[in-house]
Parts: sequence; C-alpha cells; structure tokens
Amino acid sequence: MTTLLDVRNVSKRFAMGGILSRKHVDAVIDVSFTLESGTPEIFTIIGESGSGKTTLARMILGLEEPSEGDINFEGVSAAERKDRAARLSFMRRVQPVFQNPFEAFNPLKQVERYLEATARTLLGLKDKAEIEAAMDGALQKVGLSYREIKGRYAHELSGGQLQRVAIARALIPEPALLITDEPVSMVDASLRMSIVNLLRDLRDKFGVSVIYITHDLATAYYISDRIMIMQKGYVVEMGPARPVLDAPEHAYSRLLKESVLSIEDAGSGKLEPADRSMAKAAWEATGEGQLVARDGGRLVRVAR
Ligand SMILES: Nc1ncnc2c1ncn2[C@@H]1O[C@H](COP(=O)(O)OP(=O)(O)OP(=O)(O)O)[C@@H](O)[C@H]1O
Repeated sequence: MTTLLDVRNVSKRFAMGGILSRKHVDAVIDVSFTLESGTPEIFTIIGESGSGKTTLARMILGLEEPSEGDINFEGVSAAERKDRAARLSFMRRVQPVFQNPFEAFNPLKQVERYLEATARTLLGLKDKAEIEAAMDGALQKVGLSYREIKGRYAHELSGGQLQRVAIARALIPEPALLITDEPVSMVDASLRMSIVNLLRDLRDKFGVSVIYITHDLATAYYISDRIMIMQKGYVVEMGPARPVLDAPEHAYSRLLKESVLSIEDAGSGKLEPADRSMAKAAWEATGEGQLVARDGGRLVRVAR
C-alpha cells in the first residue's frame, strides 16, 4: 500500500498582535495521520469552533505553512511544490470545496465560468467541445448536467445545486482527494443528506478520498470511515468512526456526543460541548498528555 497523504507531527502557531508581541495561538498541535492510496475513505475531522480544523485543512492544501512537522502528498512535500508545474500537478490531485457556495461564486459570473477556468488551468484544455465534455462529465458525477447549468448565475440555483456545482468544479481534474470544509452547513436541511450521500458516492463510485470537516456528528457518523476529534488544536481521539462515536473513550469526545445538535441545527449549528466546565476538566485531565493506541486502531489522549 502506498501513502496518499502523510501528515506527520504537524503544528501551527500563529503570532498575534504584531511582530513585537510575544502572544501566539497554537491552532494545531502535533497532529499525525495518514490516508492510503487505493483505499478511498471519508476521513472526518470534528471539533468545536476554534479547535484547529480549518487551519489543518489549509496546511494540507498548501495554503498555510506548518510551524513544525511535515505534510507529504504522494511522497512530495509542500516545499517541493514551489514551481508552477508542481503546484498545478498537486492541484489536479487535491481539491478543496469550501463552506459557502454563495461566497465561492461571484454573483455576476455564470457558474460555468468557474468550471471552464478549472478545465483550462488544470487540464490544459482549449477546445470548447472538450471543455464542455469535461464540465458535463464532472456535473454528471454530482447528479447535474452541463445543459442544466449553462448560462446560469449563482442566485438562479438553490444552495444544494450550487454546492453540487462547487463539488463538480473540484472534480474536473479527477482528484484523488477532496478537502471539504463544512460543505453542508450553508445548505438547506432538506438537501443536506443529498450532499452527504454524494460525498459517499464519490468515494464508492469514483474512488475519491474525502477529508470531511464538520461540526455535525450525525452526518459524520453516517458517512465517515475514520474520525479525528480535536480539542484546542490537539487530537483527543481518533479511529474507526462508528466504534469511536458509539463508545467514545475520551471525556471530551463523550461530551461532544452528548451535545448532538437538534435535527434542524445539524450541519448549520455550531457544535458546543454539553457542559463547558466539564470540557475544561476533560482538557485539564489529559491536556497535553499523550496519544496511546487502543484495540481496533483507536488512539486516545491520556495523561502522561
Ligand atoms: N491567520 C490566523 N491568525 C491568527 N490566529 C488564527 C489564524 N487562523 C486561525 N487562527 C486561530 O487558530 C485557532 C484555530 O482556528 P481554526 O479556524 O483552524 O478552527 P476551526 O476548528 O476550523 O474553527 P471553525 O469551526 O469555527 O471554523 C483559533 O483560535 C483561531 O482564532
């Protein structure tokens, strides 16, 4: 088995308050995990606001440099992707889908322009018919077609359709990995499951691995192969999703499970531990402890 993504002892510290200030935020602390090639999976990162999920995703995408540690994609580090050709070949393999499709698309631009630009830049296509075929192929994978979106602007599509178009855009280069940061939080509750099911189909039918960042335990339980639970930049528990969510071991994971949002809020609401003082106590108990291996491929943070 070869490694698709190798995140090794990665930390990110942001300086705060100007260059003379000593204040800093440790957004991500010593995170490691790997995704294998050839075994597509949905790897979920869950945690309350500020736990470091987006910062980790941005580092994987090469948009942020780790303060410590290494991230290799198919054996190549971000440092080795400095030139345009290497950067483009990385972007063909790893694509982001952001949270809010209404922000991702300029209201004055037909949505197909985004797909077309991706086909031109990442696939190097110039011929109109070839570009349309690439756009249609990607749109078909998300249950749409080029005919349906041709000439349309973002406001003419529903949130669910627009998020599908955003995912189709990401699929144009046939990436091996999609990084989706809260992809359903801005989508109507009634359409949310269809987007979540789509991510699962991409894994099953097209062999795409997905890093699914979410506040939503219910959809995470439903589609994830593995889950990583973060608190204050640290991984507190990680492993096969269902066993971890059925019987979380870390006190913070248990608290998050108790705080499952109501069905209406799922996906859009912010995940909060059921009891802040207990979350603090969970943190103080194992805080900067160490991750230890349990049976079944689970890792749990315990006091040193
Ligand atoms: N560019 C930055 N400069 C300074 N601090 C930052 C920066 N980006 C993130 N942070 C801080 O790092 C921490 C982790 O933020 P991050 O956005 O990664 O969390 P998150 O889990 O994705 O939260 P959310 O679910 O709200 O998106 C927070 O304390 C945040 O304020």
